[in-house]
Parts: sequence; C-alpha cells; structure tokens
Amino acid sequence: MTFYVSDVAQPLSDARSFSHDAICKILEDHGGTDPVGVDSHFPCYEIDQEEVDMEEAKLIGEGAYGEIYLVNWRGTEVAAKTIRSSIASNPKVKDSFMKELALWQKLRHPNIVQFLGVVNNSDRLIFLTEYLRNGSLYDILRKKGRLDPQTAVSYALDIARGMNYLHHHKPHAIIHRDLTPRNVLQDESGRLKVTDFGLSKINQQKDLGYKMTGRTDRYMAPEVYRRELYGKAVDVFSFSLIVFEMFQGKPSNLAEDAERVADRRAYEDYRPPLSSSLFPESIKA
Ligand SMILES: Nc1ncnc2c1ncn2[C@@H]1O[C@H](COP(=O)(O)OP(=O)(O)OP(=O)(O)O)[C@@H](O)[C@H]1O
Repeated sequence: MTFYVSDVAQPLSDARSFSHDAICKILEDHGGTDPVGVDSHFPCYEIDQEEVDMEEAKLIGEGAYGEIYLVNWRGTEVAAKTIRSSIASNPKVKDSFMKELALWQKLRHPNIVQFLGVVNNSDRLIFLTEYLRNGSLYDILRKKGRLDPQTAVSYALDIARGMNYLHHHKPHAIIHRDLTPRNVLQDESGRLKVTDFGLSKINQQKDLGYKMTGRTDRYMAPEVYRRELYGKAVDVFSFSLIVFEMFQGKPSNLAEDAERVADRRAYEDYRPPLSSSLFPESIKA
C-alpha cells in the first residue's frame, strides 16, 4: 500500500496548531511532516497597507477577535477584519491565525466568503474578505423571525453547499467547529456564504489569555463542549440547530443561558423539541 505524505501529515499539523510541543517532537522523530505549516506561515496574498486607508474605514461589526470595518480596496468595498492586539501579540496565536488564513486563501466556492489577503506591515493584524452587504443570518433572523419554509430550505442548501465544500477539502476535511448564524453572511443577491471557519480552533490554545464569548455555545456540538475528539459531524450538529432556528424563528431555549443549554445537550442528551405544526416531516428527519 502506498502512503502519501498527506495521509500522515495531519497529526503533526494539528499538534502544532494546538501547541502540543511534546507530541510534535514524537511525531517529528517518527517522520511526521506538516504540509499545512510548511507552506502556510506566510500567506501569499499580501496587501500593501498603503492600499487600504484605515482612517476612512467604517465600523460594521465586532466579533470575538476584533472589529470589522468596511474599507475601500482597489476601488472595491471590502470587509477588513482586525484582530485584537491582545490576541495577535501572542506569537503562537498569531502563527495559528496565519495558518488558518493561508488555508482560507486557497478556498473558492460560491457559498464560502472569499478571502482576499493579509494587510502587511501594519501594526495590527488585519485581513480582507469580500464584503457581504446584507449582513449575517443572525441579523436576518432577528429582523424577520421565522422564515417561510421555501426560504429556509433555500438558505439551508446554501449553507450545506458551502459546508460540503469544506468537508471535501483535500488532503484533509476542513471542520468549521463554530458554525452559527453570525458566521453565515448574505450577499446582495440573497445568497448565503459561510465565513470564519477554523478560527475558533485558536481559542483552544493554551496560554492564550483570552476567553471566547459564550454565544457560540448555543450551537456547539456536545463533543466540542466536552473537549473530546471531534469530526465533521460537529458541523452537522450546528447546521441542524441553524435549520431549527430558521423554521422556529428563534433559537431553542432562548431564555436559558447559552452555556447551560450546551451543558444540558452535552451531559443530559437534551435536544430541542420539534413541533409538528412548524416542522415538516422531511425537515424533522
Ligand atoms: N465580510 C463581511 N461583510 C459584511 N459584514 C460582515 C463581514 N464579516 C463580518 N461582518 C459583520 O460583522 C459582524 C461581526 O463579525 P465577526 O465574524 O467578527 O464576529 P461574529 O461572527 O459575530 O462573532 P465571533 O467572532 O464570536 O464568531 C457580523 O455578525 C456581520 O454582521
């Protein structure tokens, strides 16, 4: 049987990204290689800071990692994501971020937010992605509440196509791990696109000195919450909760603290009830 480097490479790439130095050493001693790391320390799409006028930037959102601005780049409106200096100043964390961005820059799919490049020589860590004018699915659901079944199914298919592309990535599947309505954005034509995959992994790093906001817990798969080994199924879990929310109009157990909900799902096998009046049988299945 022939083994390609890519077949054995992921353990070392993963160990490096989680800063498990002792495990890295064992894998290196046994011939492990890290193609994810080798070519990904320096994303090739570097954008000169002169090309992006951050003084003129308009704040459009704030996430766990930093602020998001609308900026003009080469005559085009794009989103500039800034990473808090408390996060970016940690060399290990910055390295992990750059690796995730290097992976993102290779992806091209109609349902994946297009990465454009990293702004170089900036005193802050800033990267550009396409700008999606209609905001996030979170905003849409807050504004509209329950969606009609046709729209919900069409949105679900958009998300599923984007996720399917990530899960079929070669040589290794890309697991989002943090799929939530806030990480699904809508373009002007109404198409949904998935964003920010892989970045959530960074918050698992030790010595990070940074705590993720609890709001992602509401969509978190039990095995992620329990900090166990996980696979593509964790994204399917989050996806199904998003579909639930599109039919129901709001997340399950909204009144309950997100961490408590995740805890009950992880340790009491709790799942949201699917009322027959809202959920067609095919969607329930
Ligand atoms: N490419 C983009 N185009 C348009 N708006 C965006 C874009 N990226 C982010 N936003 C807006 O900024 C908000 C915050 O984005 P960001 O991805 O940083 O954080 P989040 O997903 O809300 O939270 P977290 O970082 O915890 O996952 C989004 O909810 C969205 O409204």
